[in-house]
Amino acid sequence: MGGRGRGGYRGGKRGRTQRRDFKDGRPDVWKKQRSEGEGRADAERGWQPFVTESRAYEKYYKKQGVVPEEEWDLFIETLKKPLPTCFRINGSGQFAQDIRDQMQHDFFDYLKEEVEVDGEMVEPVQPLEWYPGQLAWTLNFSRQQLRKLPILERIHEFLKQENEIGSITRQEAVSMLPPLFLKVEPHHRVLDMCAAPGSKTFQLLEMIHKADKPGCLPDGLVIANDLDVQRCHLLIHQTKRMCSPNILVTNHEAQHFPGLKKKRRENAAELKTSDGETGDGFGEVTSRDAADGETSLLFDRVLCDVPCSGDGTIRKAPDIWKKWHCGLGNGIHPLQIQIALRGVALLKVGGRFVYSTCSLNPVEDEAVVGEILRQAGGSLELLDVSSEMPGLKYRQGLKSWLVRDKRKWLCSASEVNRHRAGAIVPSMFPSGKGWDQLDSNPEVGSGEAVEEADNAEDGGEKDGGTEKDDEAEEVEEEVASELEVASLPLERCMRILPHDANSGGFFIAVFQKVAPFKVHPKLKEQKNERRQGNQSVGTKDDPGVSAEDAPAPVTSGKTTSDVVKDTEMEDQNPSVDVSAAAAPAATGQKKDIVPAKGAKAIGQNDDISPAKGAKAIGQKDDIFPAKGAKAIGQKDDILPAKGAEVGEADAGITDEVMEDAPEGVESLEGGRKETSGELRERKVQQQGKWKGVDPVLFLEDEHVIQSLINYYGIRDSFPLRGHLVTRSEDVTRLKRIYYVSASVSEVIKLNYRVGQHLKISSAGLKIFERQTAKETVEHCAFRLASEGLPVLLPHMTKQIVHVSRADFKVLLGGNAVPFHAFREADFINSLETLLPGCFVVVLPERTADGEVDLTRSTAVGCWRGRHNVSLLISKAEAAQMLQRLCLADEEPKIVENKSIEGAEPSIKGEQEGTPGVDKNATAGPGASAESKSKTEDPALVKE
Ligand SMILES: C[S@@+](CC[C@H](N)C(=O)[O-])C[C@H]1O[C@@H](n2cnc3c(N)ncnc32)[C@H](O)[C@@H]1O
Repeated sequence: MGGRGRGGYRGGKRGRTQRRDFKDGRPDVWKKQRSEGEGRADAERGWQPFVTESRAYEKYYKKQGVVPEEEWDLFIETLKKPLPTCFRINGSGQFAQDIRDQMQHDFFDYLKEEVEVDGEMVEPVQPLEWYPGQLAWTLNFSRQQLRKLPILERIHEFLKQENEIGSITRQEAVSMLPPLFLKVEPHHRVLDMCAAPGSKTFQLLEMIHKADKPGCLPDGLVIANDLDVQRCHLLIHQTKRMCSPNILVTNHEAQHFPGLKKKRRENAAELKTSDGETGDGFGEVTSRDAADGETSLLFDRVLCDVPCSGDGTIRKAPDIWKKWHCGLGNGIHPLQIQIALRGVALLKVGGRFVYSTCSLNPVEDEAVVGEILRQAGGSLELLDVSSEMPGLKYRQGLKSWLVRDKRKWLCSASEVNRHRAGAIVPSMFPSGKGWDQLDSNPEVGSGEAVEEADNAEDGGEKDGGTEKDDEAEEVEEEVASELEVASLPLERCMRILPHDANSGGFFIAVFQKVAPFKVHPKLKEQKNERRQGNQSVGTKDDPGVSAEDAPAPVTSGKTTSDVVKDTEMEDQNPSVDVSAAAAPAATGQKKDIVPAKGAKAIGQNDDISPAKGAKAIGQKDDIFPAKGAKAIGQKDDILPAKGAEVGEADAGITDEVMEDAPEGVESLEGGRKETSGELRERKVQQQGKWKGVDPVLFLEDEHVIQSLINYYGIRDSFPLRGHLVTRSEDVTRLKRIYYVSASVSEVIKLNYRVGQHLKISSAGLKIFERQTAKETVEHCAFRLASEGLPVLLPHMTKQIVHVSRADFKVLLGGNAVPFHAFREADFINSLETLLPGCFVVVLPERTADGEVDLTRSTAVGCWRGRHNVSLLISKAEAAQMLQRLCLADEEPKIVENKSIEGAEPSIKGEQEGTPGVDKNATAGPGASAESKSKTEDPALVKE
């Protein structure tokens, strides 16, 4: 019974909260440009179509052989067209099957074939062939076509509505692939290293919860990490729709993601299912387990969807045409390797690892994969997954490619000019041969000829594709020497080309860890050298990964900071701030770090624009404030609430430097040797920087816990102790209580110390919210949060009322519905005998034996006033539920919530007195401001 999420609960399924930030998606640059000057003639209003060509881009990719010559024209032509719209039906959403059936019967059956409208062909609406269960669909029609063909208008309306309440998610087709290749099971521990804005995290959570039975939680968890505090907000709100207690959102540089601990549990009783069987997932983390000791937490699955140049998204973001240059890929390559290697180190033997980019550039793709394999030295196998996604059109990975630098094509590291050896590193080439393995190295090597060319370029433009560049390039078009061919099985990588299935461009490599990861001794030596030099590389305080496991820097002789510095000179493009993203990795210099900037600019393959999304979150009016979390004002939804600065993302790195430093190492400031005691003291001082950061605390106040248990009649089958967390130390003032699964609870208990280890932005799901209504606060000061309803309901024994279909429709159709408006006397009696305050209305479906079937029943959170009932869901959600009921009963559709005669005014009166009520809400006291808005999703239809 009951339903996951705000919209109620049905079938133990997830909720459907949708926030405007997700509806908005990545800005539709096509549309924006069109609408900017609407109403005037193109010339008059200065509207210029996007420049959809770039000589530099075309020259680069033509040369690389990424696209067969005979397909080149089609490739380029496809890139110039806007991307079709794709969406995924949230598989665990309560109406997933209904939506799929409706797509199939109401729309697909009518639009199976191309249809001609005014001489233009309209493509059929179709499911993505390779996506399981026909849960992902693609459509491609313009606004003009929509106006002319009523069926398209109906589809558009339908999708708008479903998108608004979160039953579907707009997501690029290719971006759905990495989670599918990860093959996540409910008991898996999954790390999503670069997760924001979270469309893939959402899919991962769906997989974790795919076998949920009402009342049971899976044993797995997803740790979703992102460097950028602001993008972490998007991540939090995106994943919130899954109503999952099995998620932890963290805010680290992925290349420095801390090693975590878990209980050693060979014989431990709790979390019995760590071997893979499913259990109830509520296992209490008890002190008894502590005796069993601790061990490293390694992940069953790691997703490494790295920041990249993003040129595979050029159809969605045609501004890339103008900005593109080869330095973008070269510049981000070292960071991509660092992140990937950290991911491999944190992966279990036997576990799967997916590396993906939304770039077609071999330097960001095959070159990184090659380097991962080389550094993993046999501990990693690149899998051939070609048969795992039948119907997916892809190209095999390249075995040879070139590196372009300063208008030169380079075949091997031996051709790198010594002045460029910081920017162009051996790992970019197919053989990956380091300077020391080459006959010549950049110090003494073949730099001369190149230098000449470089000198000629003095004062010239960057590799940006100007006419002048092109003329110069004509002269030195020929590649100087033999192409290198990789000896690794890189053909197992998969590249999705846009013209194959009218999609974006994408790259995926799937690995399995077959043995513990040992870093090559040579690289270890280099790492030690750097440590001596007080540079921060590798991992810190890493109980999960042995010293050997710590991935070394990847630039074969050059530190990443060197690479970055050099790259900076090359990459003057402000939209890709490589230094911001990569410099901290190698230098650990706090002041240098501008994570938000770098992170925002790089890797824009997501479906949600940071700027728009952050605005839509609209917690306060400050949008993208200079000072990170403080100004964002997320209150206690996110950790660095007070005083946290963007640059604090590296607080852990400073610790890392100190923890890794051998005793007596020279202090950074003084030049004097510090004792270990002094180091410890300094570390405590560092923690001072975290002063004011809201901690993640377990709620242990017995009075509060007992009042929750008594008021809602919570059974022992739903343990609260050890599972409720808050962000406030003062119990009398805490506003929200979050519920975490046993798996998340354990991670927090063993790994969380403010300022020292795991930087948690958000944990679990909101289950209770403070309310202050006088008549109920004496019983219980907390009402049920909509997100928490599906998880708690199967374990509740009080404050539940069953309703008939007729009265449920009355309830859904009104605001603050008076008791006397209902038809059934039993229902009215039940309402009158309830304690005032929060309760749950259940529309039961029964089994053949007459038992309530929790998997099919529907439930919504409500508020019992003195004489009326209000819904705790948004107006849109209520309307949609009502519409479905009417459809099922073959009654005329009701599109709008209409007030019931005699109902009390919904905002004033009853709601004003209702605790915790957002006065902006349109459908009852629980409706949040964000869910009330009914804005059109601009991106569902291309202009
Ligand atoms: C390609 S996007 C990820 C998209 C995401 N996986 C999804 O499906 O919604 C890359 C992300 O990496 C983040 N990022 C950039 N540098 C990072 C770093 N060093 N560590 C962790 N995250 C980083 C960016 O903030 C950005 O959100």
